[in-house]
Amino acid sequence: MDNLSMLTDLYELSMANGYRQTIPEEEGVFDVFFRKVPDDGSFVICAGLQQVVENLHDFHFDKQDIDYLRSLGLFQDNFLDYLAHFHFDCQVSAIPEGTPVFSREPLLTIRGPLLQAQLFETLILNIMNHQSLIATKARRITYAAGDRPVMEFGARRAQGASSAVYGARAAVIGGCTSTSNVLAAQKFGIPAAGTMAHAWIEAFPDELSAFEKWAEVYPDNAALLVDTYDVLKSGVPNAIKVFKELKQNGHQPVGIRIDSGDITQLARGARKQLDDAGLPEVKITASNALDEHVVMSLLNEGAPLDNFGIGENLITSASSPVLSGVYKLAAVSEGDQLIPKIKVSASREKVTLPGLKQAYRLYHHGTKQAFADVIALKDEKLGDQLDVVKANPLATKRDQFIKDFDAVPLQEAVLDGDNLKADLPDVFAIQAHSKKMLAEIPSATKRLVNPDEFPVYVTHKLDQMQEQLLEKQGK
Ligand SMILES: Nc1ncnc2c1ncn2[C@@H]1O[C@H](COP(=O)(O)OP(=O)(O)OP(=O)(O)O)[C@@H](O)[C@H]1O
Ligand SMILES: O=P(O)(O)OC[C@H]1O[C@H](OP(=O)(O)OP(=O)(O)O)[C@H](O)[C@@H]1O
Ligand SMILES: O=C(O)c1cccnc1
Repeated sequence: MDNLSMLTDLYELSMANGYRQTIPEEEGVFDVFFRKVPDDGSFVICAGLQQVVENLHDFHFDKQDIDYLRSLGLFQDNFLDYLAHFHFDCQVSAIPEGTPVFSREPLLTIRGPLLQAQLFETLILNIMNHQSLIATKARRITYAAGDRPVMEFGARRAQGASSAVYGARAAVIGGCTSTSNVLAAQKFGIPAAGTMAHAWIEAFPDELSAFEKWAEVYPDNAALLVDTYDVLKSGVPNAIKVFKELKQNGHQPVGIRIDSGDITQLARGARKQLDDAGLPEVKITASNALDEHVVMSLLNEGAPLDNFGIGENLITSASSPVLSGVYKLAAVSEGDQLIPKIKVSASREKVTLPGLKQAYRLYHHGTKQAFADVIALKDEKLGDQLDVVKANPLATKRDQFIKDFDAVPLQEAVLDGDNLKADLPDVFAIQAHSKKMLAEIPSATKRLVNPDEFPVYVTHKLDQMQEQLLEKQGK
């Protein structure tokens, strides 16, 4: 990735320069969290941590950056000098990528010199909001697809190159098995996959010779696009001729792809022809503006599909294209002490959670069945029994008493200055972690339509701290 240190909103630099002139020694704690889940889902799959870490680790300003910033005429020399000799001095802890996470939970917490931590807001949110959005969409789509592989096909429709590449990474975190995007495949060790476009078929005098030529070049990778002219009258019959020939020559035909029309009816007809021709092993791939709802609908109709290729609706999260994760100040230092802070808001929902915190997943004692999360102050001991309050201030019956649970902390230390404190697993290890964590939350939470809410609580201590700070502000 290019050096993205300049990818920031001007006000971050303005504030950082201001801190340098006024409270240069102050430390701050910021949390990343979101309030609303895309597509009315009940959770987000968090993603992007690796790129956050890489960028923070390599945070620096080149001479041309400093010259440009100087040219704005806004910043004092001592601040520009600070940036020119920037040394990352913060501590970062975060919830591992792939974890299903819920509204208000601190996905990432950064603690360090206020003027540094402030500077990272835009970049951290840019990375985490994008990748978490696409991983969340991919989870919905792969959930609908069940155990059928989903290939990510979106590079041509992604909003720019970086969204295509990092979107493909996020798609795998959310459960996709491969990508057609060669750069993403190379960069992240994702299997590169693909078939052919209609152009190949049109380039030859007829469909049969197009298929034959493909099979000559790729005898062991013949996945044929059968909908250029007529799926059932020409595409599939021609594919069958070529597959039979391939088999006679000792090769294994791969499959067909249907990219238009009523996919269920066409797949049924194609499956029958393939089976009747003694080719039950030939797989059927569907594509064409698919999303989780179309996939679900096709499978509910009993469409005999083996896998899916999905582009635009996945790579842009078209039905819900924004994850509004935020980066909020939770505490500042005063000498050796951390002073908790809140953002007061007219909307009770938007009042932030103060202090240095940890989120825990609560499991029924001795099981792997998670039933709630609780956000606590970091130095709080949870004990065997918990008096908690719903994190959503608008919830009715907010108080709850919880016992017989095992609590597992969600955030782990990731960076301490130059030191990397956690493993940064590859995308498929992240995908495996995600599947494991998904298996632990209730199925009603995972359905696509009107999912059950997974309860998120805050401890009484944290709730009281928030109340006291609100009172202090006269609220
Ligand atoms: N059986 C089905 N049930 C629900 N949706 C389907 C079914 N078959 C296809 N679809 C979806 O319906 C939409 C049809 O889109 P559209 O009308 O643009 O396709 P098309 O005209 O068949 O294809 P093209 O324009 O690419 O030739 C696509 O999103 C497709 O995935
Ligand atoms: O529909 P998506 O989920 O984005 O999947 C990728 C699409 O990209 C290709 O289409 P192409 O670019 O040739 O355009 P088309 O929509 O006209 O087929 C392919 O044939 C799929 O239809
Ligand atoms: O390989 C494919 O079939 C493919 C790749 C990108 C977009 N549509 C299809």
